[in-house]
Amino acid sequence: MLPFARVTIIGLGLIGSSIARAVRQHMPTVRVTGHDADPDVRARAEALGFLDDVADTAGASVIDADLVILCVPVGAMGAAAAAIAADLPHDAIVSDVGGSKASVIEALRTALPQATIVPGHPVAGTEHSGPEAGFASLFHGRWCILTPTDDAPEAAVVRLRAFWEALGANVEIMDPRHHDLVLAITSHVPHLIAYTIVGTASDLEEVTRSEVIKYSAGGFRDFTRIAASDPTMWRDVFLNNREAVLEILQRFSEDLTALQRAIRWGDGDTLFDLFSRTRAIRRGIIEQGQDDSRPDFGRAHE
Ligand SMILES: NC(=O)c1ccc[n+]([C@@H]2O[C@H](COP(=O)([O-])OP(=O)(O)OC[C@H]3O[C@@H](n4cnc5c(N)ncnc54)[C@H](O)[C@@H]3O)[C@@H](O)[C@H]2O)c1
Ligand SMILES: O=C(O)C(=O)C[C@]1(C(=O)O)C=C[C@@H](O)C=C1
Repeated sequence: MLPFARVTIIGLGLIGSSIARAVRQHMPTVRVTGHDADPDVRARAEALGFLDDVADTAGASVIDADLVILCVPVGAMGAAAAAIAADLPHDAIVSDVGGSKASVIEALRTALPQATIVPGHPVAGTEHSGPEAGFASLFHGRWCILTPTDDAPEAAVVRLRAFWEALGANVEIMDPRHHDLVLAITSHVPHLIAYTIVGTASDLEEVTRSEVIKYSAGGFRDFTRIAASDPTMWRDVFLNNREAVLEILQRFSEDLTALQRAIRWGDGDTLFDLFSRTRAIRRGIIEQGQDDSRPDFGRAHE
């Protein structure tokens, strides 16, 4: 039996449109309704045809939903939740896909005090955004972390787990604060480092004017992919996961200082030992089948 019959997606960008496409592929009888605050995005989503209905207002989009997933930037979660409050059916489950969890849970709880809320985060994405960027296989073999609070009914968590598993994801349950710390090191700080290195290179104007473009087939190119990620989404992630990001950054800058010292004093053993350890980590990731460096990754491949 399907976990839900009528799913509403609010926010029709990369993640929202990927969920809609994946539902259509894996659960074709489920009706998917969508809404986006931007009328241009609504029109593009309608033309792309991955939804059964596009609603002009948030309220109209949820009127008979049994699952509502908020797929907007984390700083907009509170406003998106407030916009559905008056029309949300009392037995609907509300979820989200935000990249940080503690502050999103607070915003959703404040806007929807009576609702059944099961927050989520599919750990899968690309540097692209908008409804054209989504694709149905985005969640295949990837983690989706659910961070239910203690008062969430077990039955709601079980249904949402079944939903994500039907889209091909592996589901893990995590405490929201632990999620925010783990994602700070695995996703948020790596993005900050990429934004910094590309920004630094572009500030060194006489180098970048031609050389950066000319020689960017190397390591720098990988940083530019990450640094091309959506500015609104990432601004919101850093403002909403401030404590965990600052804690990890403190540790990172201490480790960077240690490397600086090793280079200054010609301590090759320290450098070699670290680089050997990190190479083993990369090889472990590939052995587990989680290598994203295949050339087609991040492109629509439905
Ligand atoms: N991009 C990724 O790699 C990735 C991965 C996992 C989770 N996430 C999370 O998914 C969420 C969406 O990210 P995305 O990459 O799909 O972004 P996106 O920019 O592609 O799409 C976001 C959409 O939300 C709409 N929107 C903004 N405020 C709204 C509101 N109040 N009501 C209705 N619509 C609104 C925008 O118009 C836009 O179309 C973010 O919370 C992000 O943290 C992103
Ligand atoms: O692959 C990418 O481009 C991503 O940045 C995806 C990524 C990540 O850091 O792994 C980005 C943000 C998320 O919330 C989840 C996944």
